[in-house]
Amino acid sequence: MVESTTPANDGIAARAANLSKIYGTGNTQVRALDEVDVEFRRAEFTAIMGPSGSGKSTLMHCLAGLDSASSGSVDIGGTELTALSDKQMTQLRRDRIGFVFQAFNLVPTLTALENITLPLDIAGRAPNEEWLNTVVDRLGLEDRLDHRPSELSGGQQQRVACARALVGQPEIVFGDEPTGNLDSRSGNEVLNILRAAVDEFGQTVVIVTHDPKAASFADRVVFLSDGKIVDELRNPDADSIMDKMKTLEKI
Ligand SMILES: Nc1ncnc2c1ncn2[C@@H]1O[C@H](COP(=O)(O)OP(=O)(O)OP(=O)(O)O)[C@@H](O)[C@H]1O
Repeated sequence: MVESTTPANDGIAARAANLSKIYGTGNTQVRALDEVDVEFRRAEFTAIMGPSGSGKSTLMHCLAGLDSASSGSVDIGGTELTALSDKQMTQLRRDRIGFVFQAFNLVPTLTALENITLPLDIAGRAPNEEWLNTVVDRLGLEDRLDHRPSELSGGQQQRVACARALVGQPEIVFGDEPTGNLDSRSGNEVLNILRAAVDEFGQTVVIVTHDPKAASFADRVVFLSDGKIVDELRNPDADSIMDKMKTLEKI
C-alpha cells in the first residue's frame, strides 16, 4: 500500500496545484488544463461541470492517476502522484481510489458479488463482511448477487459498480458521467446512493456530469471553461446550475 507522506488530517482528500495538461505539439497543441488549483474536502460531494471540451475528463483523469500532468501537482490524501512509479500508482488507484464509469465496466463472466469484491480480491484484502453487507443492503442488491451483468438492468449494473467502488472504503470515489447511460429513475438511484455514502459514511465523492439535475445532488459544483476553473456554487439547485452553464456556453 502507498502510504500518505503528509498528515492526512488536513481535511483535504484531493488537491490539484498549478495543474496543466497539454496534448500534442506545435500547431495541434491543446492546453486541456491551464494552471488549475482546486481542492476537494473530505466527506464532500463535488460535481465538475463545464462546456464540452472544457477539460472535465482530463481533470478527473489527472486527479485519479489515470493520466499524467504536463506540469503542476496532484495530491491524494497527502500523497503526491507525480512522485510515484507506475507500480506505486497502480497500487494507489487500487487501494485508495474508487471508480464509477459511465459504461459500468463490470466483468461479464463474474457474478455481481464477484464484481463487487474484485478490487479487494486483486489487492489480496478480505472484504469487511459487515461493511459489505451494509453496502449491498443499502444498494438493494441482496437478491441480485448471483446474477451476471447481462442478467441485470443498467441501473442495477451501475449499483453494482457503486458497490464495487464503495466496498473498499477508498479515500475518494471518482465518477465519470456515472448517470450518463441511465434513465432518470435509475440515475436518481445512483445519485442518492453516492449522496448517502457521503452523508452516512463520510465518503468523499467527485463526479463529472453534463446534467444540472445530477450536479444538484452535490454539495459543491466546480465550473471549468477552457481548461480553467472559472466559478463554483455551494449547495446548488438545478436552476442556478443551468443559469451558470448558459453563461459559460455563451463565452
Ligand atoms: N488524448 C487527447 N489528445 C489530444 N487532445 C485531447 C485528448 N484528450 C482530450 N483532448 C482535448 O483536450 C480538451 C479537453 O478535453 P476533455 O475531454 O477533458 O473535455 P471535457 O470537458 O471532458 O469534454 P466533454 O464534455 O465533451 O466530454 C479538448 O479540446 C479535447 O479535444
